[in-house]
Amino acid sequence: MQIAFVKCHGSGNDFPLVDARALDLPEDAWVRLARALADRNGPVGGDGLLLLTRGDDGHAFGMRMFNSDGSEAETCLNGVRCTARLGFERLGIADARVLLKTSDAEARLQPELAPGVTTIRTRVGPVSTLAADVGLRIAEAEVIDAPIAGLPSARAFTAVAMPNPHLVTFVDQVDEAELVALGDWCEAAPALLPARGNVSFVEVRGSEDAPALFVRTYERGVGLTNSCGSAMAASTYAAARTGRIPFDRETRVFNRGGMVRASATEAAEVTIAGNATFEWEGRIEFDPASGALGALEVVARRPDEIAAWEGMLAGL
Ligand SMILES: N[C@@H](CCC[C@H](N)C(=O)O)C(=O)O
Repeated sequence: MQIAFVKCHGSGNDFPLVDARALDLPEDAWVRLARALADRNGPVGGDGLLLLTRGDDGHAFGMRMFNSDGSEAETCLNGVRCTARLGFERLGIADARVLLKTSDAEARLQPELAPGVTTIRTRVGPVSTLAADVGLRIAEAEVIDAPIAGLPSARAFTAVAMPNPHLVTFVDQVDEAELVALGDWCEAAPALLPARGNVSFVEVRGSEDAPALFVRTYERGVGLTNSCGSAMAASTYAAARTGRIPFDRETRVFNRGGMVRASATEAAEVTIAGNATFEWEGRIEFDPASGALGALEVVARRPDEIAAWEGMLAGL
């Protein structure tokens, strides 16, 4: 079969995005498609696969997200922006509630972060800090800025379910080797965290008047990525909850791939505004039974969008 897709990114977190509203494939075929299309050594590559899916009475459309290892995540907030953009374009709308695996998100087209950079704001929540919701098998009900017994790190973490699981720690300076070692440990699905988790090291930057964070994330099912939207949202909530930034204050959240603007409320809702950049469109032959890909055909390129994003990065 032919699979048509858009190669997109949110803050450098990149994905093939498929309009799957009329595609009914067996579950294992989606896993095979994610592994094949997101394979960095394959013809497309990405941090995972996004599917625009059918909505229901309360949702104009939905999104499913598969990591590059084929595991399906509860959410992906960089991905929601890209998927919402495709949904908006296909349905001729500018805002929607987006149905996710176990929750939903509000998405709305926003004024551009920079000229030519399509920008979407998403709101999610309430997020949970219950250890059980994060998948931590510990006696404590919550982990807020505290060490986690059994984790091979003495750092203080805040555990947040977005609803996908996040462990956030605030550091003076991100040590990538330390982050990767801890992320790898979580990837082995230890008894402490059997469903694994996304791990973020976060630097608090900026000033009281203009708070900023820098977030570096080791993603479950992927590894180090340029950025992770749900991690930036979890980090913003964790920073506000632990008094590092104010609640309800827009905060610039930097990452390896760019920047979003985020804020968190005391009621545990988190808003993120960031880019949804479409770089090119392609189609590829896919065998659902074996997962084999055929030849790739690029059907459209979007150099203006790529240039607009690069222009914004240059100005950061
Ligand atoms: N990059 C995403 C999160 C993708 C899912 C994550 N790796 C998980 O398994 O929970 C984002 O932008 O939120």
